[in-house]
Amino acid sequence: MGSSGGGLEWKLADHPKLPKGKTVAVVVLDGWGEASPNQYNCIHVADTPTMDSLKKGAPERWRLVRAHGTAVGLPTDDDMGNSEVGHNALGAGRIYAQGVKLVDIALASGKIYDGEGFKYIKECFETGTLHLIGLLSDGGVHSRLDQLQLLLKGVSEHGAKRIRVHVLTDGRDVSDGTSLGFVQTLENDLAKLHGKGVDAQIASGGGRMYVTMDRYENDWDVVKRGWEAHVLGDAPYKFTSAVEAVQKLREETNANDQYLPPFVIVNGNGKPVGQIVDGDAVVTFNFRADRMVMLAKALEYEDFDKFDRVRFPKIHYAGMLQYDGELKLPSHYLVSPPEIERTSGEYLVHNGVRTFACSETVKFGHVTFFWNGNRSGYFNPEMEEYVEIPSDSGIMFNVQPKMKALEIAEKARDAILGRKFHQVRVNLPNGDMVGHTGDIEATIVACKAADDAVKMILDAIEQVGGIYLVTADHGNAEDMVKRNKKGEPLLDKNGNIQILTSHTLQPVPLAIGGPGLLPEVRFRKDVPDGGLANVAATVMNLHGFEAPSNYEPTLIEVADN
Ligand SMILES: O=C(O)[C@@H](CO)OP(=O)(O)O
Ligand SMILES: [Mn+2]
Ligand SMILES: [Mn+2]
Repeated sequence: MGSSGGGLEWKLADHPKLPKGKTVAVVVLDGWGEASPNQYNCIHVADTPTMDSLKKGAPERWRLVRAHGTAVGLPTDDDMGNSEVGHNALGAGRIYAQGVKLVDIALASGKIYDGEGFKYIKECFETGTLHLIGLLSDGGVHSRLDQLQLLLKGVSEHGAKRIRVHVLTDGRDVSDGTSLGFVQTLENDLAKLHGKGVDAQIASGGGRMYVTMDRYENDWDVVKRGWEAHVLGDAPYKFTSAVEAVQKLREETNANDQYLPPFVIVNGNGKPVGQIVDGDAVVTFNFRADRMVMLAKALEYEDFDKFDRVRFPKIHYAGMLQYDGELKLPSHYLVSPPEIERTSGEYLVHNGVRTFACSETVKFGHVTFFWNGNRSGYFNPEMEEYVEIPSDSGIMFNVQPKMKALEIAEKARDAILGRKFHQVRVNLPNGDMVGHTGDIEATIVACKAADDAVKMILDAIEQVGGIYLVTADHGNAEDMVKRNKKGEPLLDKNGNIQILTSHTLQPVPLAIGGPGLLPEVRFRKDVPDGGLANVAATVMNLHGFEAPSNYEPTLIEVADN
């Protein structure tokens, strides 16, 4: 099984009607959902002629697909979509119970405490401190507060006597300003543990976009700031309580939850209350991989040159999950990740489909690592080329809302016109990354930039007689305001709208076309609930293959007329 399997078991059946050898562009607009047109729908407000024409021009070749909740393996249909589960579904063609759900199950059954990972960290409980590091919110994208609460209860019942929590404030998957409440809740919980004889406190923290949770090596300084605060107990801001830290830093530095500077909690003598030292145990409690991999490397790798760690404590470290299936990182983990295997990318390279994938750094792993089932690297470097355009770093994306959309499109165009690849796959980040800033004006600019990029790619497909498939991984830019149950915008106490920085529950568009697509090809009518997991089989068809029988069904048919 896995990548080692060769020969017949990877051979896909020929599609009875669709030809092979066409160039297929697979375009994923990040954070681009479909919602009713109004002033908070930045996609609607923006000038997006290309995406509009896909919708208007070909009713049998444009549809919506589900991109949230159970359609992508999340616990409930109240869970918004996200890039990890969205790209996993797009690439794997099947719906896997995702990390968040597996952690829910392991905590509910108590099995989490029977596993190898927990036994490993437990070895430190007698003499060391247990450190928990992760995103503090109930967003459910990277972590969930109720899981942290259950874990705290569980570890203390299983013998942890000294616990330190290092919190990354959110404001991205949840509203800005909510971090204070999450920190208060956590402090109350920790105080209750005190009553049970467990010495438990928050020890350090910072905003998720500025401290610790960088991804795809965009900016190691982010992780360095986290290392200094969590491990070394060193940060520019010191407070005696985390509630005070969040309150004061928001007021005094004007930073929002996502970008709070790093802080350390100190005792009355100014000494940090929770440095990480030899003999301690560390758990990173995020279930989602991308924004924990860099910290995991810093915590686990003996040889490490990304920044000066100053000290490299001998600890027992476990991830909530194993974050990278290829690197086997971290080597210890509390819950086994979903076993996403035999993804469409792996099948296609075994069947002679040459693949090019590209995005800019902040989304690069989405069309490679997530697409391939949380596996880094190539399946076959001779058949694949992955190109990363360096993202801007050290700025908020509303400052440069066009991001690298044009550069990504140019790379895709060149790959298409070069005719070396059968599949050219990109992620266009704008709608999502700028949508997360909550800046409506900038998000409108972002949506136009993404639309321009789609146009460039579609023009190239036109030139080579190819096929395109355009879709998105989840919603974001199509709704920038929080709403009540009736769908009306919510106002704050000053009468201003409450900005929605997070993803949404909206479906996403799926469009196919191009001169290489037989005129008889259209969307089937019998898969009305189709979701992102149906896209892989669809793409395999566009390459002239039948999908494996265990894949979610294709969304297209060839009409006989
Ligand atoms: O930025 C991120 O980490 C998430 C939101 O938490 O967004 P996406 O799933 O689109 O990557
Ligand atoms: Mn996304
Ligand atoms: Mn996002």
